[in-house]
Amino acid sequence: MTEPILSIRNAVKRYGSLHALDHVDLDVSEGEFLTLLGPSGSGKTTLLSAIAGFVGLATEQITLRSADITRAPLEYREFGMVFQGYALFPPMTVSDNVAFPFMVRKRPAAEIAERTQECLELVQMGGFTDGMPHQLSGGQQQRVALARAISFKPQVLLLDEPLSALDKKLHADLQWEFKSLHSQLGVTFIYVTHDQDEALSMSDRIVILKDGCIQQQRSSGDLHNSPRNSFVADFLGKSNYIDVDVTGRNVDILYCAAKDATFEVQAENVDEIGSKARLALRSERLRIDAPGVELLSATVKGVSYLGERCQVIVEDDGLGDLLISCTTLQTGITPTPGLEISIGWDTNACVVLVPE
Ligand SMILES: Nc1ncnc2c1ncn2[C@@H]1O[C@H](COP(=O)(O)OP(=O)(O)OP(=O)(O)O)[C@@H](O)[C@H]1O
Repeated sequence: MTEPILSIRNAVKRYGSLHALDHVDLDVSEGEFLTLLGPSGSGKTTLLSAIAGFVGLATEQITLRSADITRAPLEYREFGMVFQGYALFPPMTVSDNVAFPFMVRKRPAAEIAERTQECLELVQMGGFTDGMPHQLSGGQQQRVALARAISFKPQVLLLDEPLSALDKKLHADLQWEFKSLHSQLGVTFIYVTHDQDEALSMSDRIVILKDGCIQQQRSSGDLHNSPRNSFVADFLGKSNYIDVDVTGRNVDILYCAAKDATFEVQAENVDEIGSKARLALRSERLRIDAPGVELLSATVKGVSYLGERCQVIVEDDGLGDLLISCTTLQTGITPTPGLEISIGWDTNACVVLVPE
């Protein structure tokens, strides 16, 4: 692995008896889009603030390109920042807001003017230079805040829920713009959100936090496909949990059984798993009326339609209730309560969980 641009070792933050951060280690690669994801109170903002230098930690070491910045003041760290509240300076024009980090650094006027215009154009706000913040929409204000954060070419950009105050459509548009700006600039992004879809769609890697502890960190696809424990599985989607007997193992495949169903599960550490295991079976990997891979027949208990998708609860004699999430067009049948259906799944639909 190449040398990380930023490393945090043993980050601890206590408020009284509460562990806001509990011995967190984190490495961030150069140019990476890294997201800190977790429920409210899991420690995301505390970790980002500790990186920024707003919050001091009890025991820790933070290095930036191998230089120890643990005790370095905020301004020395030179990180760009974008927060949820637009945080523009209200009495200043758009261009003065963007120029501000340059003015503080006492750069020549021509350089300030050129870079300000360049950054505003990058965020598609080139025509708004003389506007005042209060004349801008929330999305426009957030674009200007982003232009200001990148204006002095920071080594790392810290973003704390920058889109959460925006409506759904704007949120989706800006997600895309932030992501493409990240690719264009090649700057390292550390992004905080509690929104799973946002994290999955934008990030190279996601770090999942709970109660100040890292639960798992992997690329978006890997995390979704291989949640480590039931907290991660639940947080990233809807899963069915099944307690199974382990009946065999071969290289990286675990053979399991529960009642009249059998499961083949790919796992990295098959030798460390005992004779009992808990599996997560993703609701969107279950299929209704799946000829050829039919494994169970079950009775529909309830159905709810959510636009293109529908959620079906079926009852199986052996496994109990199972939730299936499928597209409404996927099956030739319309699931209705009381209907007997066959359900199936691919071998990669199951994940073996470790106890939390
Ligand atoms: N200044 C403070 N004094 C006391 N407790 C604090 C303080 N700041 C944060 N906490 C607590 O530390 C824990 C972590 O807070 P933090 O803001 O990092 O969580 P978060 O994951 O960012 O949550 P959210 O998504 O709600 O912003 C929470 O339980 C919070 O109440």
